[in-house]
Amino acid sequence: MFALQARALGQAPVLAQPLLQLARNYSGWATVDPEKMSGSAPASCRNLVGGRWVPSASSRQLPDPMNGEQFLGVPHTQPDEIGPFVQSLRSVPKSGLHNPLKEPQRYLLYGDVSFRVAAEMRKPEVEHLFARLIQRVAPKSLAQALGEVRVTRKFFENFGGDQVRFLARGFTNPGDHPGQTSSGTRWPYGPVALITPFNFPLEIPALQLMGALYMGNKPLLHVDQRVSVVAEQLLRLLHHCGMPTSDVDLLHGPGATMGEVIRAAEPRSTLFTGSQRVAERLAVETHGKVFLEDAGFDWKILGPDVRELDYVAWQCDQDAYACSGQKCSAQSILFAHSNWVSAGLLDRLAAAASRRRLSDLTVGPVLSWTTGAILEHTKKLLAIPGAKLLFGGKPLSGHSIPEVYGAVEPTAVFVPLDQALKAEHFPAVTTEVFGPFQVVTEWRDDQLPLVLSACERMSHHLTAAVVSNDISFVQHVLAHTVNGTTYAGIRARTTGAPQNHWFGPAGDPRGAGIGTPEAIRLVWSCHREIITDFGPVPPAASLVQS
Ligand SMILES: NC(=O)c1ccc[n+]([C@@H]2O[C@H](COP(=O)([O-])OP(=O)(O)OC[C@H]3O[C@@H](n4cnc5c(N)ncnc54)[C@H](O)[C@@H]3O)[C@@H](O)[C@H]2O)c1
Repeated sequence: MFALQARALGQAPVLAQPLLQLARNYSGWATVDPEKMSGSAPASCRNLVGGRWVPSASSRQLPDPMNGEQFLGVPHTQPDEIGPFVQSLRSVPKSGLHNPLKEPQRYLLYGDVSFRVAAEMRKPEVEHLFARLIQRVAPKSLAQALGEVRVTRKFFENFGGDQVRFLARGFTNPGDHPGQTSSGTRWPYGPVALITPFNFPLEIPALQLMGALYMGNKPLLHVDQRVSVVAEQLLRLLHHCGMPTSDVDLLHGPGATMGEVIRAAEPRSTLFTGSQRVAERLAVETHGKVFLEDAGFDWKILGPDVRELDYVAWQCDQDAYACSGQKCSAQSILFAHSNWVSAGLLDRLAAAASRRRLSDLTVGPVLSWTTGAILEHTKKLLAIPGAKLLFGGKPLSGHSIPEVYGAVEPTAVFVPLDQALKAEHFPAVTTEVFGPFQVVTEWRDDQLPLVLSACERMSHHLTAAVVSNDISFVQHVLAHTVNGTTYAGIRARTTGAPQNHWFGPAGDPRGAGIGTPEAIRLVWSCHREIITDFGPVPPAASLVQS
């Protein structure tokens, strides 16, 4: 924590001795040291294609999100350099690298690789490496960064041993006559693409990448250039743990270059996690061969039954502002029943938000919205009749976060429900601000239909929370809404994408999932029915034409 405080103040990091020792012992596979990356000693990355680590013609020097120093050089791969990536994908058969009938031993190989990766990640120095590397490129509190590493480790633990083989489990049905059987199998797509954003630099690439590999595909991985150093270290760890080096390609660089590879190589399927804008573009460019995890405008409804006030206020603060609101599952709008408002929920929420500090990264840089853009959006919402600033609405002070990134206090704008629903206000009220920002509104007993109509009119349905222990209320809300990951009960939250439950949107046939066996099977394999019919054949005299 001491090191974090020093960095937040723009000083050279000073480490407590035990952490220093941990950070120097990365078993030989890591090529960056998150404690040392700095303007005077920048880290660097390489592309991976056809089993070889290679540079690109030019590199992009990225600013440290905490102080603007150019601390990381990343291949700035251009469209005229994509040939090897295209060729690598094109060389993969549609039947994949393995399938239930081809090289089934590779299912076991990946069970073994997963077991070893999990064991490595359990080592304190490896956990520390990934947590600190995440913090350096996508600043978040140590607890949040460690949480990301631990979810990833547990995912690998879940798929050790025979669990990869079991992912490809099929079924059989008896046929119509002797010798005939039909069997449903999970088949790979073969060459696939995987594109992930900046906010979970380890967890999202790791969980989706492994799903792709487990099911027999060869993925080309592209992660947002600002954080792709983390995925590169993951791949180096996977190689160390026995993954064949040619099983995955990694393309660092601008998203547009990845778009060019997809156009030229035509992967059989693409999993995209990121903004709605790029998602819709890829859907058109791939002729629909995509699975999408895109924008999250996530709602929480506080029901009429007030209880556990402190806990619910704490959870509201966590959901809206942890990771500086840069979770796709972050609480974007809070529908608070007036009983909660009368009980003082909003004051407690304000008090919790006010305890967030840059020094421990409980609030920090915003990577995809500038300060100006967030404050402009705040102003726009405050112009709605009856709207008011509950707290925040100011830039962070006393920092050296570069201007390309945002730095604002945790912010909440209250908008009256009837105004929020008006056609002229609804699009602005339901715009996803990927930062420490939320809209709050209040509803009375007779206004539940209005709340549900707001949920119905939203365009994306990722996460949601129904905070109530009133079973009738909860069932009514659940029955009339669709969000893919919905928490219900007094402890309901909007955030939480662990390895033990499905996470993904609903209400869109392109919607993907992440993490669980069901998500992996859905996204990374298709159904193939094989009907075996070996005879005996009936006598010729019995054959009738029809
Ligand atoms: N639904 C989910 O599970 C989930 C998870 C995390 C983030 N998100 C969403 O991601 C968004 C935040 O990320 P962002 O705004 O940085 O996303 P973004 O769409 O700008 O970038 C995401 C990825 O797409 C790549 N990319 C950009 N243009 C491309 C192109 N033309 N072709 C191919 N790839 C391209 C980028 O390099 C990056 O790797 C938010 O909307 C958030 O809700 C969703």
